[in-house]
Amino acid sequence: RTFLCMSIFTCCVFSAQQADAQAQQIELKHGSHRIGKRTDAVMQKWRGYGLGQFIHWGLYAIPGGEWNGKQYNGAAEWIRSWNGIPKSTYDSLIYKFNPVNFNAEEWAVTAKQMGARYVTITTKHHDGFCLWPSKYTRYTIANSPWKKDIMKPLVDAYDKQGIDVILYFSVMDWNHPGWRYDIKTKEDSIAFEGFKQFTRNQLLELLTLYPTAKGLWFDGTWDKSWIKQAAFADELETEMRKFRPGLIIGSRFRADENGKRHFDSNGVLMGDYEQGWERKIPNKIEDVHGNDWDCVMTVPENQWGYNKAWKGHIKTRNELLEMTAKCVSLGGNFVLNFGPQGDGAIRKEEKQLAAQIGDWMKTNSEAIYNCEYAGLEKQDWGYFTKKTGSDKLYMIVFNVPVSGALKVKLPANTSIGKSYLLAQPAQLLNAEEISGTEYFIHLKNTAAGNPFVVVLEPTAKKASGNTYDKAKT
Ligand SMILES: C[C@@H]1O/C(=N\OC(=O)Nc2ccccc2)[C@@H](O)[C@H](O)[C@@H]1O
Repeated sequence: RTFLCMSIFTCCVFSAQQADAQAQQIELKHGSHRIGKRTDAVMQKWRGYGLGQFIHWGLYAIPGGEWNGKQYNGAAEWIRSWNGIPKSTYDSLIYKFNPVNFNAEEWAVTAKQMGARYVTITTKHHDGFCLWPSKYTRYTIANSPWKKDIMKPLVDAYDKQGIDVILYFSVMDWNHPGWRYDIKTKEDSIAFEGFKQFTRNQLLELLTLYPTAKGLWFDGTWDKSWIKQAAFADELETEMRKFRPGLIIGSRFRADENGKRHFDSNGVLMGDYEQGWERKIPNKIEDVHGNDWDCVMTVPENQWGYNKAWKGHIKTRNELLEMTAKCVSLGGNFVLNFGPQGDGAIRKEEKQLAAQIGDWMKTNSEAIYNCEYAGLEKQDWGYFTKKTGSDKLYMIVFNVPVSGALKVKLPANTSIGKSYLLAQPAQLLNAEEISGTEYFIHLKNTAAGNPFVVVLEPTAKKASGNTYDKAKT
């Protein structure tokens, strides 16, 4: 009887909570479209990219974080906002943009060698300078000494390397007379209406000119002026998706009618994936709420555009590999930023990193590409990934224990069929069962100088039936 009362009580509590949660769901006209995790081919491919490249390039690469010998201590691509350089002086950098060492092929080959499978490229950053010959403003590459479209050769070069292109677009546009941080007056409202049409025109122009682009990466959408455009942005997102079926748009594009961004007022993800992981990585699977996501990361602490003085901590290859492994182990992708110089060349430190990462990926990319969260308890030695559509498990090892034994905890009905180093598949490793669900994978060589991958091929485990190991507490 007690059990029955308890279960009735539990059901009442549960349904009350459920009802309460339902009750808290508010009616939204411009919230998430709640399509859930996309299962179409374009998004499934995106989900499995693993590693990407970000490119921040534009007029800001000319000063490179410095003006008249003085260093700007913010992010180099924000130098126009610094009072150390007059706005008009910055804006006239358009007449100096002549990247004689720009070589789209070289950029794409560098990304290919790194093992990047997608690239996000700035078409227009906050300063409003367009790397394509937009017909909706004069502030474009067409009116620079370079004259020629930059985006077309880049899209073609990356497509040729089999690297999918995502177009970065900053809604905030410091150059456009209609841009406003907030809408306070009638004049603001009239000016911003013109700005909204300009934005729509440029986005449809980009989708028309570069039809192979798989997505749009929106930025500069945090100010009140844009947050107040829930209806317009919602309609524009729908229009772009209709214009380019399969287009990938993240959670940073629009706010709901209550001004909620990334997640609407009911806590539901906006767009196709979470775009909030900028220079930060989730720590546990609960942090990603079952959504698709990627992390975009700078090599220095916070420089996206080229900065002459790479100050502070510059991330090493092993740090970046560990970030990549951690992202994939939690079901996301890792996107590493490159900030090419004003002359169009990629700086040597970035070229070196791309080659070092690529060198590791050559042997180990099987543990990164088309892999997902393995659902296993995190261990100190590193990160688990699981091949999508298969039971194959990968252990990406960064910290070899002094015992040389890598602990693995599996579900009760699973044991280890075989385990081996990805780099030496013929050499089987000894998997010792230390309890019903725990194993030690014994490494033969514990003097690893580089991160490495152990492959686990799990098999079903017949239930042993005995309970000797169940502690009587
Ligand atoms: C990828 C980066 O994206 C940005 N900003 O991202 C943000 O998320 N900014 C932000 C975050 C929280 C509050 C306000 C702005 C840009 O400002 C930056 O230059 C770079 O392009």
